[in-house]
Amino acid sequence: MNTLSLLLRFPHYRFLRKISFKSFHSNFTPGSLFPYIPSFNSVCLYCTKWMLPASDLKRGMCYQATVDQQTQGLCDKEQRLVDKLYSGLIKGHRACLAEAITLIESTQSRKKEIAQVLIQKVLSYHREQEKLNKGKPLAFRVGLSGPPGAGKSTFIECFGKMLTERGHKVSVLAVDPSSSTSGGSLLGDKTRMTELSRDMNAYIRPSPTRGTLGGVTRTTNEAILLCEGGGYDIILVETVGVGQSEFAVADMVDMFVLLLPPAGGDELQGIKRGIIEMADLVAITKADGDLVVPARRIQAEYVSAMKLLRKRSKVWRPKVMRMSAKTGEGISDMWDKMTEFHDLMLTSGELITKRRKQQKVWMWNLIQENMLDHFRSHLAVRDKIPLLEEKVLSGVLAPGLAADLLLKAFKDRP
Ligand SMILES: Nc1nc2c(ncn2[C@@H]2O[C@H](COP(=O)(O)OP(=O)(O)OP(=O)(O)O)[C@@H](O)[C@H]2O)c(=O)[nH]1
Repeated sequence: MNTLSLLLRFPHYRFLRKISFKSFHSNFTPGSLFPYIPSFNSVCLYCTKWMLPASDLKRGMCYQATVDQQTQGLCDKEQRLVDKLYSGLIKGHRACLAEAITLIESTQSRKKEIAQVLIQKVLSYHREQEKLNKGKPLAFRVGLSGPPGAGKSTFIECFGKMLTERGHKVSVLAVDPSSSTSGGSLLGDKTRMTELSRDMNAYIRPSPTRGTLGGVTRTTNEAILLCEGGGYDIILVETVGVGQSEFAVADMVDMFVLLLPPAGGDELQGIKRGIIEMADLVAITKADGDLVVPARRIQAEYVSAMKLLRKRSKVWRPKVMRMSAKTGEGISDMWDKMTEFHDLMLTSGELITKRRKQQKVWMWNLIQENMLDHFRSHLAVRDKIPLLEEKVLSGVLAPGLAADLLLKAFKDRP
């Protein structure tokens, strides 16, 4: 494939090449090659995975050079840390997995760079393992969302235990967008899943965000990869169903499951219609005792409502089920449905296509987030923001004009 056809087939490649070229000619150290896209290495890393499947040579141009530069940029101590975490991780040592996730969550730029080297190694390992697995993904990624009190943690405790008893290794990543503002983690608190957190085949980890949705995407996506590298074959990503984080989670998993309590319309008001459309499976929780009747009613309502939704898959229609984590009823059936989904998606090829699309979404999310950071901190813009924001707030200046002024300042000064 020549360069022209590459550019036509993968227009983003051109953009990345530009950045790559510019960066190689900058005065930055290899470790900080990409001043305005600190996560470029991961962008490059993941995009090359889907972008250039047919050409190792072309892949090398962008990706290998970057990785080599990055690796060479590590001092001995940093290299030893990467080697220690990598070998511990793939041997399944939980302490190494925990330390590796802490590293990817770091906001320090040097640590972020070291983390990318580690992620790169883990990804290479993934590729090898997937090849050995005849191209089948190493793990089943499931997103779980629902309003506060829906019964998510009780379900995960019961469901996770059932899976570990069946020989699976389960990792629970709890995405909590509130953790960065409240200072504490609402989800992922181990006391919420006491038994599962003691299970040696389960790993529970809150995934604190960096205060942005991009933060959710980045750290959680990378944590998923690390957990898979650590041998966890079922990754449950839990998020509280209020806000935007569930959309981010739906974009990084193979299957998205919505847990809804058998409650009236008022209690479910916080649930956005959009998120119901994302669900591959809706589970009505707490279907036991007095709640069986309302659970049946809600189930019937959702069955009718979901018939009206646009079909997202050729092989799967979203299902609505009932279950009780208290009695355990319906939990095994849910897993059967989930594996049915996984098998159908895998054999039809939709799963692989979905994952590839997710990689692309992820890449652009990262670019957007980093570009915005760069914009906000740009010398020509930084000082103007408070004043222009104030003028927009007081109605003196139209938002469009304020945006134009800032963008002009940004573009005019290198
Ligand atoms: N009857 C019944 N109660 C349940 C069941 N599952 C959870 N509950 C109760 O529902 C309440 C909320 O359960 P959690 O599992 O903490 O719900 P959550 O969705 O994790 O809640 P947040 O942590 O606030 O997001 C608790 O009082 C549980 O005991 C169930 O299957 N049956």
